[in-house]
Amino acid sequence: CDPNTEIQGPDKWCDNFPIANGPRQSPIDIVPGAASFDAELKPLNLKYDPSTCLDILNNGHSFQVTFVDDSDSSTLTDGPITGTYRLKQFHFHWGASDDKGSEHTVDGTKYPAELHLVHWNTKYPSFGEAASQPDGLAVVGVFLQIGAENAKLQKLLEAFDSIKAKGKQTTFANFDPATLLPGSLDYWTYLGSLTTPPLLESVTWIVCKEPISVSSAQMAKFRSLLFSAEGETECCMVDNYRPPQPLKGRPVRASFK
Ligand SMILES: O=S(=O)(O)/C=C/c1cc(Br)ccc1O
Ligand SMILES: [Zn+2]
Repeated sequence: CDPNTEIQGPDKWCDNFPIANGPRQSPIDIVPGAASFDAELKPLNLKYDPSTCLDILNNGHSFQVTFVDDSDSSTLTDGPITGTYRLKQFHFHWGASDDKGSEHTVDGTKYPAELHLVHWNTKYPSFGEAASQPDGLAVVGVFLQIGAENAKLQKLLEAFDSIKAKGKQTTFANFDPATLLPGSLDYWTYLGSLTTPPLLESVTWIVCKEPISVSSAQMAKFRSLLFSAEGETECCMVDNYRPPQPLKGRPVRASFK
């Protein structure tokens, strides 16, 4: 079951979402040599409250952990943004094999997976409202590279049996997403979009330079999830990444030298 034929793959999104060919689409290939160090960029200030963790869901194109976002309990401030952005959810993108899977690439290098922590600007009343504004969202991206088993991922992987099929959801409490962040929060930043339909051009992307580790065995667990719902022909959830999109003249800034 090839998801790029069975379901609307990235090449066909422009049919229903013409913004797919817009001026600030994501992901992109990050070329460190072409990024400009900006001394005015502040360090990221991520303050997450594990008690705001709500549930884990297979939404048919990834699995996501959703957070209570009715107060400033889990927030992103500073970095390239102004104001306060609230954590809404995090999810991952990965490949069918360890040689691909990330959405952003670095000098053309693909990582086996990429974590996205999705935040929305509290100057707007809700995620939905924010998602339609040019400064509405801020997504922190973290690359995963094959190495030692990452114990911080285990709690997520243990929940997979309960969310194997599309639409399955289960309670998921007291998870601290800060445990998934790399030691260094050096980052690249640029203006882009959601990487899945509706591809809205409302995201300030913040991509960490340092990856976190994941073992090959743990990646195999990611690939045991299904795009398909119960009762449908089983279709493994793999290659749920959009390839890099044209930069179209956008500057990419680095928070580090
Ligand atoms: O892969 S991302 O660009 O982080 C997509 C994020 C995203 C988050 C929500 Br919440 C809803 C739709 C979306 O497409
Ligand atoms: Zn994503």
